[in-house]
Amino acid sequence: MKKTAQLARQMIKAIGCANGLAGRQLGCENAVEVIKASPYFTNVQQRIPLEWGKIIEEVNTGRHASALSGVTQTCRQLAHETRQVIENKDELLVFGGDHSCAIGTWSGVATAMRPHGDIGLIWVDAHMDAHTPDTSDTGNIHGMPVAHLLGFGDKNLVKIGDRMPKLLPHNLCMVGIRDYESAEQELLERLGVRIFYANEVEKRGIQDVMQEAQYLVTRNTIGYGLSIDLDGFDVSYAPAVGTPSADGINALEFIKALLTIDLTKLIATEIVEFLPRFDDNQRTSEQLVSSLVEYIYKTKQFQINSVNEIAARVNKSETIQKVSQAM
Ligand SMILES: NC(=[NH2+])NCCC[C@H](N)C(=O)O
Repeated sequence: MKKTAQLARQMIKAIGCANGLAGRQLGCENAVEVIKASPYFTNVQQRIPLEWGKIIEEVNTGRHASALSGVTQTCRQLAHETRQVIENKDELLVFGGDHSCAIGTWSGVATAMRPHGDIGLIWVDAHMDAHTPDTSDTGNIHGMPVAHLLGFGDKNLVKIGDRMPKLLPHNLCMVGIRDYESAEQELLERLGVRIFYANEVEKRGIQDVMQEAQYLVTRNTIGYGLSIDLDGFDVSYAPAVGTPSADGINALEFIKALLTIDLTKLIATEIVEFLPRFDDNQRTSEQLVSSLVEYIYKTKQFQINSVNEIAARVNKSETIQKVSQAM
């Protein structure tokens, strides 16, 4: 049987990364404390086995290009944590922070999984986040994590965790993309990364797209991760972001789509770019973050229970067969 990452992961460990200096606007550094105190999230916590682990505070060496050294130190700490959670065989859930934290999250996960195989990643976002320091106009490192995970860009960021690229291009899918610059598009297209642009999502529906993405990221891997940038969704579902982009994914359709994909091979989830001070009076974005966690992990648990139950029945009938053959 093909090996999968469906190890008996029981506890969901939530790791926080309170970083925001690599974003266009400050404020994502407050997301973790807001989620932790959120009544919506507290409700969710009563329905799934979730425990908070470490909250990493970012190292401040300045903004834009001067943030590089700080981001490197922050991501190193985060990678250390995520690696440990995976090696302890817990479920991993990371709350950012701006999206530069993805370098830490997935470097740790890839390093922990390396002895078993490569990891896949579904990147849900309005942006490609695939600049290197050389191609970025803004110098904001939240626009660069994908390039670094693929092994391009700043040497120190690229070698967090082990020395290998953390992701291979054919194991990465990007979903909902609609706001990008040509240098990052050229890099990803040249490498053959599968990009489901927003117009393809619009045409086919998010369910169809997520099903294909899940197939692609599990085809050659031990399991996959989900990196969810809130700005991938339409602003009516996620107003609290620093780099909004019109015509995003319908969040309700996305949650419904999640119920139809195989989550048993999901190794870790990351939710980023929540900028609490931009939320509306209904706290729409805070509610979305809570719902995403609830549906992902309830569905995953349900799917694993079903698989286990079927396996137990097969075992039982094989035993019965053996006994009756022996008689
Ligand atoms: N994680 C994000 N919100 N990224 C937005 C990046 C925007 C733009 N492409 C830049 O590099 O500055």
